[in-house]
Amino acid sequence: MPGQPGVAVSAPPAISTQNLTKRYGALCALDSLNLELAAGDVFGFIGPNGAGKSTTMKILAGLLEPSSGSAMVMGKAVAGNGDFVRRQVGYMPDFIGVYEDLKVSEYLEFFASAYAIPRKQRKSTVEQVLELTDLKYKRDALVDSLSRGMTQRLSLARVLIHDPPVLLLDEPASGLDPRARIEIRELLKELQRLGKTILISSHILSELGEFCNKLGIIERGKMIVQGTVEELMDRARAHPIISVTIMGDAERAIGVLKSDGRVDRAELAAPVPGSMPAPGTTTLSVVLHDPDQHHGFLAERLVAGGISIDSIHPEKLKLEDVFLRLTKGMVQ
Ligand SMILES: Nc1ncnc2c1ncn2[C@@H]1O[C@H](COP(=O)(O)OP(=O)(O)OP(=O)(O)O)[C@@H](O)[C@H]1O
Repeated sequence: MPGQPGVAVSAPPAISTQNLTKRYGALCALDSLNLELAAGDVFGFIGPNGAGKSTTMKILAGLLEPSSGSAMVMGKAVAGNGDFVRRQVGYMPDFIGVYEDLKVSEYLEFFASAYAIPRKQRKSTVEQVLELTDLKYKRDALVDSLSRGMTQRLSLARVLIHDPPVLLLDEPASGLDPRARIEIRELLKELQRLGKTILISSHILSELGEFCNKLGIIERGKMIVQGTVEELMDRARAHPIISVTIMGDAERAIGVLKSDGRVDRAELAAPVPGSMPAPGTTTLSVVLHDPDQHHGFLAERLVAGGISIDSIHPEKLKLEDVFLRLTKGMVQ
């Protein structure tokens, strides 16, 4: 029973959506999205342009009304609780807008006053977020004079002003050079350490895989796969790929492998960027029907078929491969 002494009451999810849908005329921008983030989760929301990521964030921030379904933040419905949601959520849109003749510190003080932070505390609050985002040395610079990387850090500083537990970050690393990307990533890790719940979008998986504990891919408004990083890895491990490098006739080798009932698939492997195959060799990708079957028999079959083997080994799973495999055939 909630509230009874000695009985643990589980906290509501920090973010949850049920069948969240947004239509623009005939276009379904978001199609029955179900999402759940516990406090402290960092959810990587991956999808190409136009997939529905910004739409989701705007609805969660209370800036857009869904066509149907519901969204909750920190246990309360977004609809009808605007003030509560604005205090719980820091929403960083993909563009900051134009602020002519405004210094970095003035910009942040403006937002501090908008969030009704008492005048006495404003300066120290602004100093704290400048420190956290490593922008102290830019406090007197004009907002319009900042580089893209600094602008993104300032955008993050702005959403941290009222210290919200939930952050919605729309492509914070887009348009940044590699160094600025690393700086943003470090900053996000710091926010994760501070216990923030973060929904962060990107169209690049490798940007998010490293520090998110949950990931989801959205395409044309539909979530195709989602889960914890471990769950997704486990699902992909259920169908391990064995990399077989042979010398000689690849088509014949594929024929030999496919003639064995234990082999589910045998095909030419996709080329690995940046690596050159040894001359005269071809690498094949092989999937077995039974994931627990040892791959040793493949060598026997190839040798019996007169095919020379260079190497046989199970592929190491990278997160990118996992997603490619899990979304194969589903993404058009
Ligand atoms: N106000 C609007 N009127 C009509 N269609 C819209 C509107 N806003 C968004 N859309 C459409 O809804 C779909 C989802 O857009 P959304 O901005 O959520 O995608 P996204 O995944 O954030 O893409 P991006 O990476 O480009 O920001 C797109 O097809 C977009 O064109």
